[in-house]
Amino acid sequence: MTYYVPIILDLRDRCCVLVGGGAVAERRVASLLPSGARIKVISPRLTPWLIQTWEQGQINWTRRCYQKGDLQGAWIVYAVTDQPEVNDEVAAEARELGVMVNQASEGRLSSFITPSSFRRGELIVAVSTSGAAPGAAKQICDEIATRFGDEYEEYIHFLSQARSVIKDQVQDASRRRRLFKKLLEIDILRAIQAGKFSPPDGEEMICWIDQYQEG
Ligand SMILES: C[C@@]1(CC(=O)O)C2=NC(=C\c3[nH]c(c(CCC(=O)O)c3CC(=O)O)Cc3[nH]c(c(CC(=O)O)c3CCC(=O)O)/C=C3\N/C(=C\2)[C@@H](CCC(=O)O)[C@]3(C)CC(=O)O)/[C@H]1CCC(=O)O
Ligand SMILES: NC(=O)c1ccc[n+]([C@@H]2O[C@H](COP(=O)([O-])OP(=O)(O)OC[C@H]3O[C@@H](n4cnc5c(N)ncnc54)[C@H](O)[C@@H]3O)[C@@H](O)[C@H]2O)c1
Repeated sequence: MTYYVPIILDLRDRCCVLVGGGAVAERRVASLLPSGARIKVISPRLTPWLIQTWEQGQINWTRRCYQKGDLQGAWIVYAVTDQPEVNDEVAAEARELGVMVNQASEGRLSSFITPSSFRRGELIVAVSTSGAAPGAAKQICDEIATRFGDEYEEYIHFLSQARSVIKDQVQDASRRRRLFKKLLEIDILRAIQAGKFSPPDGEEMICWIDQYQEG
């Protein structure tokens, strides 16, 4: 059994190459687009949505089958054709180049896998079964999504802003830690859910820090 390690990537301006333009490629491109990655698809055919995305200039399309050498300049590669032997060749080239590669079909050459995931603003929840049962990863992720509703977007955004104020105002490490911990104890979620939350302004935040930094 492979022991996978979870990470979250920043792909801004990175060159992402997808080989294959079907249903799985479509899912990958949909999740890559908002990241600011430079997306290049190599495939003789694309789904209608991918064609539309290409026509809008959001992706680059090489309209033919994969050829060795296509991965030059790639930072990350997705081998997502319906031909396992082509996916193997793509993964082998990526490995030679030292580039991370994901294989949609079963493959020992894959260096990472794509989890099931959902977002609430800056919150990302990702679930993986290490490739053991992708359908179950989706089920579990859907179940968690019902527990963490839209209110988490505003909640996490508030925490992020409050942390910035604390980092600006409090230099002492143990005071900071106490404040970060205290922040998580306030019941802001209920107020957000009830539509009664108004984020504290800078002055209110500083009063709050004064009140809690001594413990
Ligand atoms: C999570 C998700 C993310 C995504 O793709 O976006 C994802 N698969 C999803 C769904 C899904 N995939 C499959 C079914 C049918 C039911 C079933 O088989 O269980 C369903 C269910 C459905 O479609 O509802 C079939 C399937 N998948 C793979 C194979 C090949 C093999 O097993 O060898 C086959 C058999 C093909 C065949 O032979 O027929 C392989 C992979 N699928 C992965 C990810 C990676 C492992 C993730 C993990 O385990 O953590 C990995 C290794 C490849 C990779 O890294 O890309 C996405 C949910 C999207 C969402 O959340 O909306
Ligand atoms: N990760 C997942 O969620 C998941 C789910 C189902 C299936 N799969 C696996 O992923 C593979 C792809 O699934 P799909 O539903 O996207 O298939 P699909 O049939 O919708 O798309 C395959 C794409 O590959 C292209 N292609 C074929 N040969 C090529 C080549 N030599 N060079 C470049 N492009 C080529 C085709 O033109 C097509 O665009 C499946 O074979 C299966 O093994 C993965």
